[in-house]
Amino acid sequence: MIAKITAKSQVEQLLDQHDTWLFDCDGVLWHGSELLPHALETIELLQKRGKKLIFVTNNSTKSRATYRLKFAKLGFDVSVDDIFCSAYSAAVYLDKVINYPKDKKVLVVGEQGIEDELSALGYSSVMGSDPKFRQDYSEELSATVRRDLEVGCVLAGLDTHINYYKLAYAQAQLEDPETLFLATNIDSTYPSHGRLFPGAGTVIQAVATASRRQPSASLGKPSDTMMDCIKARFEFDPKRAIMVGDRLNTDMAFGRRGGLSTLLVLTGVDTEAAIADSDVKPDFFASKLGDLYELLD
Ligand SMILES: O=C(O)[C@H](O)[C@H](O)COP(=O)(O)O
Ligand SMILES: [Mg+2]
Repeated sequence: MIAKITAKSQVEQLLDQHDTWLFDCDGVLWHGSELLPHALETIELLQKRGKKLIFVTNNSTKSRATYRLKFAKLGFDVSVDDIFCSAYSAAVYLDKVINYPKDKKVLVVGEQGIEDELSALGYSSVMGSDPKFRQDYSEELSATVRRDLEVGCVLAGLDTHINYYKLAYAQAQLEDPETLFLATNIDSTYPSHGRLFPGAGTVIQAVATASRRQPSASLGKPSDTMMDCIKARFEFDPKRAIMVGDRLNTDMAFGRRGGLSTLLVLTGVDTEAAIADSDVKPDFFASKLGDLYELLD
């Protein structure tokens, strides 16, 4: 039976039963740069209660270091070591899981976050946030689309500056079946300003359609790579840990696969009605994260 959190006693029980709290970000803590109601107060309350908080976002547009600045700007006291993003888990996958050679480049369909996390592990990337690729397509430009022999991998994620030239360039790299095609995450939509926008999955499927190839791996939630990154840094008992998120097929699936409890909040992508149709059911759900703070008040 999935319990909706509506009473103080339920919140106290969640606090008693869980020492480690993993939080998704977009749609749970904020929409873009707008804090969700009492999200900050809830995080501060858990910190005061001595809970271990870990932040796990599929958003690959920022590095962990840049995310820490966003957290600080919004009033959160969070260490960069407690932040995990899909750009980081993708860089770790290249470095530690497949030992991608450092003398090969990565073509990035995405933003600065991916470039920064790749560079931190010694990889050089092309395209990404390079202004040279942020221009209107033209016949002259089409002549520059070519296979870059130094590129051995296309890594795609959320790119709010996507355009035809970038898609054509990524497609050209993927003509070689030896070139790896990886995704930072699968999220089809991105919650911002109270509505849904196209997410990383939308961008990635545009590249997939053009290249007639699907990514061989997606490195954000619910992938094991992301959980392995966290467990490599923190020892915690999954039975006394809980994953709080807004998306059933990433956050709740991630928590379930990791053996954690799961709490779905309805301030992002998924609704209460979506739970009934979902293969992955949360253990708990709440209208918003801030309910935990408000119910204890
Ligand atoms: O499109 C995306 O990349 C995602 O919707 C978005 O960034 C998810 O971030 P999260 O909810 O995992 O913080
Ligand atoms: Mg989210």
